[in-house]
Amino acid sequence: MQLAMVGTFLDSNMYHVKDMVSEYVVQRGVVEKIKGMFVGSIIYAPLSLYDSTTRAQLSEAFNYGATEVSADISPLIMRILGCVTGIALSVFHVGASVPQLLLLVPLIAWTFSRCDVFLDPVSAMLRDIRRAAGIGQGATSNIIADGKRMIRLYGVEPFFTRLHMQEGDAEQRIKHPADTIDMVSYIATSSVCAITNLSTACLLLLQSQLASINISSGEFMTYKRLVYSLVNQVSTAAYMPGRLRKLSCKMDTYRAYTDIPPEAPLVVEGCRPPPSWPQAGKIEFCNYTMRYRKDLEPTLSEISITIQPGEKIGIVGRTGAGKSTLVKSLFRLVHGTTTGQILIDGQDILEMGVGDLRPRLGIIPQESSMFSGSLKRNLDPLREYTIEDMWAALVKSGIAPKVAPPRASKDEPSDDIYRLQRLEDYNEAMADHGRRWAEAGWKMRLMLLLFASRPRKPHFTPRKLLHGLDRMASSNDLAFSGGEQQLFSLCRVLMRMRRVIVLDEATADVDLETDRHMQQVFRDAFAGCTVLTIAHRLETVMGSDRIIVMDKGRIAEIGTPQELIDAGGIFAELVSANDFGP
Ligand SMILES: Nc1ncnc2c1ncn2[C@@H]1O[C@H](COP(=O)(O)OP(=O)(O)OP(=O)(O)O)[C@@H](O)[C@H]1O
Repeated sequence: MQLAMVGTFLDSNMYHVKDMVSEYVVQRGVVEKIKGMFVGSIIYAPLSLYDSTTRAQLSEAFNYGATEVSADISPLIMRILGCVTGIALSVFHVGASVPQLLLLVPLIAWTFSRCDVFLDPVSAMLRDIRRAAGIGQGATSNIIADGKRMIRLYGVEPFFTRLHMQEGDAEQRIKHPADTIDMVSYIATSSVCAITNLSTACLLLLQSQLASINISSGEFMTYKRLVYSLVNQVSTAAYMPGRLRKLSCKMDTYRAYTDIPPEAPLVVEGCRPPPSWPQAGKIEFCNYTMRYRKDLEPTLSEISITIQPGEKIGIVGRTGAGKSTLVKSLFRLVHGTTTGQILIDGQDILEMGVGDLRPRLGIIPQESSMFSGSLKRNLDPLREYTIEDMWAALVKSGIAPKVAPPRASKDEPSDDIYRLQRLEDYNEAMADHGRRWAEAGWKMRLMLLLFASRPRKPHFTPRKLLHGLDRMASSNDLAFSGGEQQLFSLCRVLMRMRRVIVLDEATADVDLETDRHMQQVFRDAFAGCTVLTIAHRLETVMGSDRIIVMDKGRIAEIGTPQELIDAGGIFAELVSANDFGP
């Protein structure tokens, strides 16, 4: 009896120790690694993955994949650990008190495993159907979110409402049987537990009667508890293979995302450019041919051209001529088969790592977008620049009035700038605190917790917080028009000046006046840079040193604007269609 009491004491306390240890080990050792695998694999995947994968699938992989798998793994590993220690402890103190009860263990385990064997295939089948049909992945809601404006414009709300309801019905049709299976499984387990507990209690009473031993109600309850704990542990162990099978199925689904080969290495040792590369900005395409897929015709064919340092090149051509593909090739954003070379200042960019290439070039892309976060983080996500740098870029680009705090009125003397500065200081201090916490070991965290003084948040009225660089933006922010978002992209380029700059329809979404202002900014700020400008609006490229005319993936014409007009080719046609000259 004493041994049983010791066992019970150990049992109840070991759980807490085991939970603490396993939580730490599992969280740090397994869950973090799995999350890293998911995020790393998707974030370094070739862009073609984003072309061929729906938003719903990607969001499922990003949001649920890592979380769901790790959320399953973590408790499962803890359960296995708990099971092993629990069974050992139960066997120890049941064996010490009522050894003959141990004979029941194989029988209980067999009974539970039978329940699992019968029920698991049915629930696995339901899971497979659900996955194969894409049920529960919110496909329709994503379509509705993506196409909300088109749905309104075409007045097809009833159709999409019906579609969404049908998706919900399909989910319910699968969910009900799955819930029923879970319930049957639960009832079977509880029944086996209840029957085992009842019969062992009867056995105990019978044994004490036959042996004429008087056991007190307290002792009886302790025995009962021991047996109950043993049955529970054995039932958990018997279900483990089934749970592992389920987890392995889930892992198989998500393995599609963790096994994606990365687009290209970030760094190729032995082929690294010097830190100051590119110093001059000379670009050479040497017989460069590119196709998006092996089975497709080349999108760019035999491109050969040398662009001198500091030259301003305009790239024009009809829709689908290959203009964007040409500049994307400079950033190695196209993934397919390529032949030939692209040299920047003598270095073959197709050989080097993309981590050495992309950050050294500047671009204002065709589709500028805002990220969710403050304007300050939108401009400088890596926290490389000062507030003064940001304001200088905002002023130069012309977007500053949209961002700047309102001027103080006579009645309300304002110290907005000062307040914003204080808020920025606070945010920086908190971010710094967070970074130190994330990088610290447990001893340092303890020190930070006990002794580090946390920055005190300044008090503001919410109105004040809505202005300036602390204003929040989001990826679908309608507060900034397409043109304004392009001006933010211009700010980013102005802050991180590079020797080679690509303007891919950088002024497509702005009015003529803003376009002219931006052209002036480009001329002033990028005077010493090599600039490649893609534009449909011919006025944008008329000031270029040379113009490349693309046609069906080839360079059809090249020369100064005047030379091309005089030659009377495609460019001359485009100019006469636009009705203006250089
Ligand atoms: N990811 C891709 N996979 C397959 N083909 C592609 C891909 N991206 C572009 N293409 C094809 O390559 C061709 C050139 O496209 P590109 O975007 O370079 O043309 P563009 O001249 O920039 O057109 P636009 O003026 O409309 O922007 C097009 O026929 C297009 O369909």
